[in-house]
Amino acid sequence: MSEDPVIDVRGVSVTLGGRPVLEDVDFRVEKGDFYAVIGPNGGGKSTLLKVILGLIRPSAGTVRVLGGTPVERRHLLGYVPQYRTFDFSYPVTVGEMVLSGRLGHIRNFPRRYGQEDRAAADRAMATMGIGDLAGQEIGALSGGQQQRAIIARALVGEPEVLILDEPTVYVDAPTGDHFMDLLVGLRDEMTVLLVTHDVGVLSSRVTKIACLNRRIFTHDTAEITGDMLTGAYGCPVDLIAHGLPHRVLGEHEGEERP
Ligand SMILES: Nc1ncnc2c1ncn2[C@@H]1O[C@H](COP(=O)(O)OP(=O)(O)OP(=O)(O)O)[C@@H](O)[C@H]1O
Repeated sequence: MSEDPVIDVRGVSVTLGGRPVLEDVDFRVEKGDFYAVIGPNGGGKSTLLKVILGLIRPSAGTVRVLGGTPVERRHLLGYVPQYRTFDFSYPVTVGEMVLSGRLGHIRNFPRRYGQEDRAAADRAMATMGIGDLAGQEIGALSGGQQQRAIIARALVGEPEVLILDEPTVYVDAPTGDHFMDLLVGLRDEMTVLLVTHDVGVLSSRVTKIACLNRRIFTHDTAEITGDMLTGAYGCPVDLIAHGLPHRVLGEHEGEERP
């Protein structure tokens, strides 16, 4: 018998500010998947992640994560929010920021980090290649280094599922490629779900891709089909692999390209 899905979203609809943002979304992630959700701006990608994390409650449908509700299973999820949501002006070191990802695991009060927590932080920083930056203030790092620290902070809780919102958005193409390779390296230990605009970094790495634009278009393979893209983007989209630009939006009817 096959295992239950790690993430099981059924018939989910979400309305925000009086507007439908997700409509009747069915979406399943299996153990060991490296699953990417792509789609246009405002298509509901971040909202879907927040529903899976239990941060937004759907108006219809059900969400199961690792056999429980999202809130029951949140301690088993590592979440990397969009880079722009972080405030790097706080005077903390990279090591302290990464270590703070262990707080949810500490049961004793007052909360104090133990040896195990510090060892987990060292491992997470080593995985993301920032072990040598542990003592530096987070605000003094480059955007790419900060992004690595954010991911290390999500890894430090040793999650079963790692959920990332646009992990490559502020990094250059070679760094984005390198990030994706790092994430692929995590697949033996955890299931990975990410949303991205950066279609170019995906194709050879992910196991499955879905397109989301209020409704979801899935194919259960790593293939991006024309139907998925046309369905999600509402217009033809051409992909240019192995080069720049990664994605070119086709012309809408009656519209001319500048
Ligand atoms: N708290 C909120 N209140 C009202 N509307 C919201 C709220 N959060 C998101 N929305 C709206 O829901 C829609 C989907 O937003 P969401 O952030 O999920 O899209 P996205 O696909 O992640 O977009 P992007 O690629 O631009 O990050 C947008 O139209 C957004 O304005």
